[in-house]
Parts: sequence; structure tokens; C-alpha cells
Amino acid sequence: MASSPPAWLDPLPDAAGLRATDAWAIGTVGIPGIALMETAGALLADAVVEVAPQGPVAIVCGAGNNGGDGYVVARLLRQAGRRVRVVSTVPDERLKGDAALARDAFGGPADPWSAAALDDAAVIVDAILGTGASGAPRGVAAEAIAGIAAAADRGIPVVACDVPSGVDATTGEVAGVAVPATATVTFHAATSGLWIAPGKDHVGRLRIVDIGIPRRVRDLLPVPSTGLLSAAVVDALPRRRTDGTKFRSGHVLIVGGAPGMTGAPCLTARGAMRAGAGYATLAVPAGVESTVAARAPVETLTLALPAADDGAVAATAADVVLERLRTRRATLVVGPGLSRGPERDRLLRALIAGHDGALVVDADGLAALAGDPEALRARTASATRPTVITPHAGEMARLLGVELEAVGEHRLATVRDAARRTGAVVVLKGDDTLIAAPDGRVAISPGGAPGLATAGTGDVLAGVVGALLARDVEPFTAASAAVWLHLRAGLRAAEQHGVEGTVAGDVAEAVAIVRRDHDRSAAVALDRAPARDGG
Ligand SMILES: NC(=O)C1=CN([C@@H]2O[C@H](COP(=O)(O)OP(=O)(O)OC[C@H]3O[C@@H](n4cnc5c(N)ncnc54)[C@H](OP(=O)(O)O)[C@@H]3O)[C@@H](O)[C@H]2O)[C@@H](O)CC1
Ligand SMILES: [K+]
Repeated sequence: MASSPPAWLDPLPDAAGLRATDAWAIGTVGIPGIALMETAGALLADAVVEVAPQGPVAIVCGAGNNGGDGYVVARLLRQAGRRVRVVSTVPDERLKGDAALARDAFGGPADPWSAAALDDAAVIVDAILGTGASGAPRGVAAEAIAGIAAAADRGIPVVACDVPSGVDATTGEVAGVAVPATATVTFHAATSGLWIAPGKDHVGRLRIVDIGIPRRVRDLLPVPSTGLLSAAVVDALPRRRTDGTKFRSGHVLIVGGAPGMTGAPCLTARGAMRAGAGYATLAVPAGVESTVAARAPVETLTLALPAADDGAVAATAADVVLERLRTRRATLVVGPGLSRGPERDRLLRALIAGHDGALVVDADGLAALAGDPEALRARTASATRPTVITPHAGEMARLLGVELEAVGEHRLATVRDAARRTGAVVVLKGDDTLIAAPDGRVAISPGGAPGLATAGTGDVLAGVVGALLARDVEPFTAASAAVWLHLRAGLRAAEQHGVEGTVAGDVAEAVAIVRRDHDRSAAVALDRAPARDGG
């Protein structure tokens, strides 16, 4: 029996997991494959009718069972009186098994693929490639996908069968061309690739339909290593107690700030305080300490650090920070507004080596590790040193020494690679933020908040992560919960200030409101729960 994932992670199978699910339903439960295909096709036909209640339907079928689903749709819609045109990317004799049965039930061969088949369509069904595809689309399949994309550009809606063809169902990668779907109907469970960019941007409206595979399959197959982040992650966080103190609520020490960059560490402190830290210390270069003290939340402390010639933190500041950490345990957040340069590179290495507690590295702190992600291994080998890094795509590219485009094209592989090489929990920011643990698990944050696309929101996130680590929350959970709270806060702040008017400070404030509302509804749920035996 597979071990159970954390309650806050909704497991997302990969393509192989879904094929194993189908095989289990057919081989062990004894549901004929053609019965699954009939159900899948019928539910897909419903979606086609919703997207385009009338007019001709063009169905483009591929070589495998995804194409088989397409033939079921074709038969059902034709029976319902729709004008249907089926084109295929392969010669008829290549169809096998259930797909051949579905084609026979449709009543005959399809026309070979031609772009002209789409010309008068009111809607197109993409049944070219599904979970059995591998690599960039080849040959006629690639031509047909490009043809569908061109038709979509002309405004013809497209309903994708199971996965938009050309999108890797596991990784969300688009190696060549991919169908830009208006809607995707996916069977039994959505695979991870439907949530990860760039694939997720091809999915359109996602509908997950039950095709009759018993749910207990989840408990029988290996637990997928990826999952969708859910609100329940906040339930995993500790709450302040009546007998608590500021020390028990956790201390976050932020190292950052530089001349002209005093706002960033202040926003990190706001994020940390609003996410529940008991107190925060802003360790900044001496020359900007008074400015930072004036701009920071009044509840915070400051610590003046030796400055280098450029006015930013000197490498020798590591001794001052480590001395403070010896007397006051804290989670260290390094990077917001830190500025770059050789002094900061040396500072980072000294802090990595010397700090025996939780660490968050963000922004310019990550620049100090450019091309050398293994530098973090010096500390991540020890369980007493939980480490979270929070790069956006550009910071990730510099950290790993790869092209920015490569990060965008291979987000899942990149975040996993970064977690493996650093030994840290890695938060790859985006509108599909991915949180990876060194053991290969990945949590996907579904959807983005346009209000977050403004300066300083990343600094706030680093503070929220810091606050949760300071409460001794396990780092994969802490990073995931921080991402969840931050995303909701972005949406919440935009409700109040509008998407265009939201600033990072609003997001920090909204973190508290989002947490409050979550905890209230959790408390209501507890009140309503039936009393336990003897309780
Ligand atoms: N009974 C079931 O299990 C059920 C399954 N269901 C449906 O089946 C789908 C999975 O079907 P599947 O496994 O047949 O794979 P599928 O995605 O149709 O394509 C494989 C074909 O494509 C080809 N090909 C591969 N890569 C390629 C590329 N890059 N470029 C070009 N060609 C490429 C490859 O040919 P090859 O290259 O190997 O010769 C092969 O012939 C699933 O998504 C769902 O829709 C539902 O009906 C529910 C019941
Ligand atoms: K498809």
C-alpha cells in the first residue's frame, strides 16, 4: 500500500500514473477499455455541445486511444444530428485495439489530415495526442497541431481530449507546437502538466470528468510525487497560544538593505510580522540604519552592520550577524535589497557556513550563489538547518547557470534539479509557483494573482516563509503555506485596491486577513464537528 501524502497536497498523477490507473481499471477491476472510452467520448461530446451548440464539428484523430476517444465523439455527435468531419493523422490500418473498435463503430475510415477540413468548422476536437505521447510532435501530427493552432487564431474554439496535443501531460512542457484549447476535458484525474507553464496556458477551461474508474485506485498505486497545493496547508501551521511569548512566536532576522534599497527589507519585515513572527530584526548597513528604522514597522528592531565602500553590507558583517544569532535564535532571511558584488558573495558564504538555524535566501542573496547552487550543501546536509530559497525565473537561471528560456521551458525539471543540487526547499515563483523538496516532491500552486506583479511582493513572500520557519514548521510545509497565503493575499489585496492599485505593502497586510479568515472558518468547522466518543 502506498504511503499517504500530506493532507494539503492533492496528488496529481503523471502520464505513466494515469496509464497505470487505466491498466488497473481494465486488468484488475475488469472494466473493458472500450467502456472507458465510450464514457470518455460521451463526456467530451457534452463539452463540445456546450462550447458550440450548433454548426459543423471537425474532429482530428491521432494514432492511439486519444484518437479512439475522438471517433466516439464523432459517432455520438453524428447520431445527435450534427454535421461531423473526421480527419486522421495516420492511415486507417494503423489503428489498433479500442481505437480501432471505436473507429469501426463510427462506421468507416476518416479522411487524411488536411487543414481545409477545419475551414467551416464551428468547433474543433483535438484528439491527436494524449497521455501516450512522448517528445515533440512529429510528422503529420505536428502539421495537424499547427493547423488547429492557426484555426484557433481565426477564432474557432477547440476542445482538447484529455490533454491539449503537444503539451507534455507530466511536465507541462511544449517541445514543439501545441494546441491552444478553449476547453480541455480530462479523464479521471488531471495530470501535473495541466497545471504547469507553459502547458497550463494551452488548457483553457479545465474539466475533470469521472469515467467510472473506482476512486480506491488512489490508495493502491504509488503516491505521485507532485500535488496541487490546497487551503488545508494552513491547517498544518501552529497558532499562538495564550501562554505564548514573542520568543515562542519566532524571531526573523533579515539581512539586506543598501543605499537606495531600504524598502525591500522593510517589506520582508512586514510580511514576517503579519504572518505571525513574534519579532523581527532588520540587520542593515550602518549608513542606512536610520532610514530603515523610520520606514520599518514600529514593532521591529534594527541592527547596524559594517558597510563596504559602496555603502552596502560588508563581508565582515557576517561576524556581527552570527554573534547576534548566538544570543538570539532566529530564522535568517538574507537578500532583500542586499545589492550585489564580491563583498556580498563572501558574506553569503560565511552565513551559510556559520548559521546553525533556518535560512531563507532570496533576491540578491541568490545572486551571490550564481552558478554554484552546491554552495548551500555545506549546510543543508544537516537537519538542524532547514533552508528555503525563493528565486523567480531570472534568479533561478543565474543560480543554475542556465539560460532564462530554459527555466521557462522546463519549469518542473528545473525546480527539481535546483532542490536536488542545493538540498534546499526551492520556491520557483510564477503564476504556477512550484515548491520542490530535495526528495523530489513538488507542490504546485494553481493559478496566479495579477496584483502580485508589482515591486516588493517577493520581499513580502520571503518574510512570510521566514516567519513560518521561525515557528519550526517543516520547510516544505512552511514554503508551501507561505506561497498559499501570499497568493490569496495578492487576490485579497486586489479586491480592496484593484489589480492595478495593489502594492506590496497591501499584500503583507492581506496575509494577516487571509490567515484570520482561514482560521475562523477552520474554527467554525471544528465547532460543527460531532463530539468524539468520551469527549
Ligand atoms: N483504455 C484506456 O487506457 C483509455 C485511454 N483513454 C484515452 O487514451 C489516451 C492514451 O492513449 P494511448 O496510450 O494510446 O496514447 P495516445 O496519447 O493516444 O498517443 C499514442 C500514439 O501517438 C503516437 N505518438 C506518440 N508521441 C508522438 C509524437 N511526439 N508525435 C507524433 N506521434 C506520437 C504513438 O505512435 P508511435 O510514435 O509510438 O508509433 C502512438 O500511436 C488518453 O489520453 C485518453 O485520451 C480514454 O479513452 C480512457 C480509456
Ligand atoms: K489531445
